[in-house]
Amino acid sequence: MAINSAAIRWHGNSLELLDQRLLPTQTVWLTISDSQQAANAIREMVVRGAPAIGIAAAYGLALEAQRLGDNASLPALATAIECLASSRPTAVNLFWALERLQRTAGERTGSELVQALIEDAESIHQEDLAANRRMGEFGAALLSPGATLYTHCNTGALATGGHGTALGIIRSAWEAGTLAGVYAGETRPWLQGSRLTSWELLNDGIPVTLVADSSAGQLMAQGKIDAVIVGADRITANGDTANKIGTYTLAVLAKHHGIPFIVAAPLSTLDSELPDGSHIVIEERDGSEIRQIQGKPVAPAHCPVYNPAFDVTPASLISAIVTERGVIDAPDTSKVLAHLQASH
Ligand SMILES: CSC[C@H]1O[C@H](OP(=O)(O)O)[C@H](O)[C@@H]1O
Repeated sequence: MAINSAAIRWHGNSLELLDQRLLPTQTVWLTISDSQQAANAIREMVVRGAPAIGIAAAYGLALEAQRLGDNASLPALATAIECLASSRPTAVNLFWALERLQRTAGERTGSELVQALIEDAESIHQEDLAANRRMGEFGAALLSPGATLYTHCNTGALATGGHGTALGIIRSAWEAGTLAGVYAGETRPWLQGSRLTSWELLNDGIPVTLVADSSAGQLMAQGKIDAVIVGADRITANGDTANKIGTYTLAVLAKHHGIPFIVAAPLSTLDSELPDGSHIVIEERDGSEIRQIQGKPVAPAHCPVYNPAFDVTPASLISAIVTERGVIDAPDTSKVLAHLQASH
């Protein structure tokens, strides 16, 4: 079946990904034909956002099985699985999707395996959109009428199977008439906030004000922010949360100012295998992302750079974790396992 979302177009047996590196000034769709191309698209952030990465990886593996045809089998897909798994290390959704498709594959081979993987990838895509809509309702109910929110990075339709996680709550609150507006942090160095979130919210007619990341503290001190709402790339068993670099800073500022700090993520982002955030592998990306802005050098070419793409926020700084199952409220935000088990 064909499934279209903001960043991912599946045509039943072929895949297109919106090149998010070029937004908002250019809309270019790339055709992805196999697992190697899917892995490259994830690594180079053509497609990004934890849930979208998982969906793209699932389609990438299904396409590889389709390419193998009668020779398709789980052993024959081992290299493709490793190639996809090595594309980016932090978003657990990538590994969750690959593990789910491997379970689906089982002993199937040939056309039976191809069809099973395609159908499972399609289900992952559709389930994510449904999860985001449920998350949106749960999260919007946490907000006071007329709330002004601060958000970081991009957690919208571009980062998921549609609607979004934190941005999905923002969309649901706007639809419910309870949202006054949003401050969006630009999110250096990759500028997901200024390039993607502002674009999504303006397209939806949702009041958004773009700010430099360094403005967040002053906005909170001025009493302009009613809640901070962010996404996640991996939430460990105790509620520690990996998200875009700068998230931890926002959590500390929110705590200092007594402002609710809300994390929104589907169950596919919960990692019951890791006991706490100290075990999360934090991706470090090329220094050119810091030394340049949109490819234009701004720092000396030989300047050393430290460029972690994520940081970890301890559960103690999180007011609520919102999933499609419901809300884990502080001080129980460490009770992720119980939440996961309740959802089965
Ligand atoms: C719902 S997206 C979750 C998460 O993914 C983003 O990272 P990236 O743009 O590097 O893939 C960001 O951390 C979002 O909060």
